[in-house]
Amino acid sequence: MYMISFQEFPNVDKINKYFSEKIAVALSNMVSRHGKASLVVSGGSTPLELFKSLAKINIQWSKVIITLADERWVDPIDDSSNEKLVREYLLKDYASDAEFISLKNNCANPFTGSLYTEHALDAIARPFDIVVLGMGDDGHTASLFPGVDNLDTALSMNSGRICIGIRPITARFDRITLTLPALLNSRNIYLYFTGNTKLDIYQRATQGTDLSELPIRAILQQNTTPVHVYWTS
Ligand SMILES: O=C1O[C@H](COP(=O)(O)O)[C@@H](O)[C@H](O)[C@H]1O
Repeated sequence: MYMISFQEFPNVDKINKYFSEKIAVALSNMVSRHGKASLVVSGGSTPLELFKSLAKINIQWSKVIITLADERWVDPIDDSSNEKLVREYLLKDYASDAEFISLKNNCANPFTGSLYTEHALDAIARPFDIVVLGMGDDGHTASLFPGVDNLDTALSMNSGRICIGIRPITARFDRITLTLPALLNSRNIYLYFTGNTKLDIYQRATQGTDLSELPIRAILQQNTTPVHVYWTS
């Protein structure tokens, strides 16, 4: 049986308030228990207001370490950079005290760059405390994109890889993404998306078995890590 819970909200403001408070409480609890906490976030447009709300909550952010589930292989000051969004929306206000680990480095491409990023990510204890994922209209999550030639490696539970380079067919930019085993090595995964188009994709993804068609299936159809889905139309 899969470990999915689905919660519908009246609007995005309600999700952002509820979700930011939930993340803050979970991080605070982990800091009280272990002296530190980790948060893995996604980029794209959906979580920006969530980031703003979260950054305004006063917890011990200096004990929190943040990274991304995926990144476009662009300069971190490029408007398409997920890191840029995190710096502009999340590492602000109280959350400016948090430590951030970048997925991007100076390598020419994410295929070699990912080997160095894996070392950078050693700074974060496992399991991650919280992973926040989004979902694209093509059924990708993080940068696990449909139809890419190395998707099998990205989804393999035995590859030994934490992150790898991806060249999407359905989107711009080479990417770096956390692999499936890295994402699942989390106490809780939250999947946040909005709108009826994505709801249809989500519903299709809870059935069927083709991971290459809808890679989000790999997150939904597993029984090791709880997945909490937050949605509003
Ligand atoms: O390209 C990406 O897309 C997904 C979904 O983004 P959204 O704009 O539709 O919310 C995102 O989760 C991922 O981190 C990002 O790199």
